[in-house]
Amino acid sequence: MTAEDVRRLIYGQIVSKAVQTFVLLGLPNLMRDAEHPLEQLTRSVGANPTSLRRLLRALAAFRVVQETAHDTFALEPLGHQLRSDTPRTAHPTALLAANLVGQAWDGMAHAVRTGKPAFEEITGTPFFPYLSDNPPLRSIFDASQAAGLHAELPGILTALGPTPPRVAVDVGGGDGALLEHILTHHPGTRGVLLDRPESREPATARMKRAGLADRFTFHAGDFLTDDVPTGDLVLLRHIVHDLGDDDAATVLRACGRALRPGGRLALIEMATPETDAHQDELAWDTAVMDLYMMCLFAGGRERSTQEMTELLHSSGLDVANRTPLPGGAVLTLGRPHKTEELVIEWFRTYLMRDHPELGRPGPVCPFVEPAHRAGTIAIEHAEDIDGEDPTELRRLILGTVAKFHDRTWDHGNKTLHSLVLVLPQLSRAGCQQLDQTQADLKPELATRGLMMGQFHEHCAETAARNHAFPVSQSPVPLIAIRNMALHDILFLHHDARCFHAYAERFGDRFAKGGVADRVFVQYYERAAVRFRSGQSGGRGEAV
Ligand SMILES: C[S@@+](CC[C@H](N)C(=O)[O-])C[C@H]1O[C@@H](n2cnc3c(N)ncnc32)[C@H](O)[C@@H]1O
Repeated sequence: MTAEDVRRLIYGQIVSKAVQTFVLLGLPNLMRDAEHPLEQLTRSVGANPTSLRRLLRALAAFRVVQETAHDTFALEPLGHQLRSDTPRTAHPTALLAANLVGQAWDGMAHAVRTGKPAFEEITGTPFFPYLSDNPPLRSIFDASQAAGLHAELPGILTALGPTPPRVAVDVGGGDGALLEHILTHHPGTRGVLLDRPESREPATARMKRAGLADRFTFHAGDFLTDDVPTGDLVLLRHIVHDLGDDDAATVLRACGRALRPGGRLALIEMATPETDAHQDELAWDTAVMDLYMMCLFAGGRERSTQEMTELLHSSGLDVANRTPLPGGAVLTLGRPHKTEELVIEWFRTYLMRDHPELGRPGPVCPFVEPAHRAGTIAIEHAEDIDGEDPTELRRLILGTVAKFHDRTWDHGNKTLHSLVLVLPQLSRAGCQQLDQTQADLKPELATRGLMMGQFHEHCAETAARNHAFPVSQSPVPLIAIRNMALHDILFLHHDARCFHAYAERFGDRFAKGGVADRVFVQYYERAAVRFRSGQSGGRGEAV
């Protein structure tokens, strides 16, 4: 390898600009068929004849066109791929490169220095919101995505297998190119597309043109905050590489929850080489895409198979199988972990461990490890409840409380008894309802000597000693019921009924000076002053 080889890499930008200019001038479409004299091309595009000759001769050197006779040019096979009317056309890709996307690549040094996307530095706006204010650029982007799909499509359909899904949900499905093919391939399948509102019109128009409108629903929403509509096949194509790990896990979890029993997630992304295999042709393609993402999206990046498996795993999904697709992408079929395994893993990796933001040393929940060892954590599931009906949710919780009460526990230490109810299908609204129901039931349960905690992905409850740390977030929604313990003053000191229930059980110990923890004593004494009349009242009712 010589300095000339590396100069070639540097001058790659000039090659790219030549191809972009060729497309910007409209020449690939103009030269669709036959050969064209320079003079005629010059007139059609309004160019300087000498400069156009130099461009076309350069493109001949790059094998995009051919000079068939002196000053007569025709497209080579590469040039035909730049026409806008070929199915796998690179025409929109060239237009994006010639537009703001290419400008963002120019800002790579900013991205590398700051870790922030150059696109936002240039426009002041993230990529997709920017496109929503620029419909022509959005159309070019959609066309580029649809063209890229063509090579992958046969492999995607094979990997998904012959069984038609009843409902296929394409999350971030853009203008519906992939879903159109799935619905055409499976005439009994219904399709739902979740994307930003501006995708409604192009996706609906596409489905109408294809005669699929009656089996298609567009769902305008934000996949980072909204529930994903339920289905038995959930598709995510080139979404996760736009996102950092936290956002990617949020979307993947939402997709996992959206799967009907037996359903599958199909994730289509590039796979970067694991460690040292950086030299093959696919490594080149994935490296280019990775830098593309770095310049455009906060946190966006290509991931290796191992990284993708870990991401899926931490989002509650197992890999069922993988199929390589042309161009370096891989289709990964995922299915939800068994929820019980997921919950136990969360116990092990979170609740039983120390956490730097907890505000105190020791595991997040000191009871879980001894209770797990003693075998006193019972886990039950309510599979079919979305949690949105408050009456149903309340009834379910009170039924679980009754089970906790009536259960025969093998172990004598009551503090370790706990009943966990896993609610895998709880929607986002259901999670909010769970927060409310927990707050409503808390005094009543405290009076019965019981504590109930709710945990879910969006839970805003904070740690007792660090109000900036949302301590009760779990990968799957659940509630835990246990007997009241000494430390529960931390959770029961600001409500009169709760405090009195607590004082009834533990007041003597405080009175006799038998509580060593200064924080417990402080909370107890303050609440005792505040609620000392002994009258029960609402939250915060001081005497
Ligand atoms: C890279 S494109 C992929 C489109 C399509 N899946 C494909 O394979 O061509 C990402 C898509 O996600 C959509 N998107 C980005 N952020 C979104 C969000 N927060 N909520 C919903 N859709 C979003 C964009 O509008 C765009 O259609």
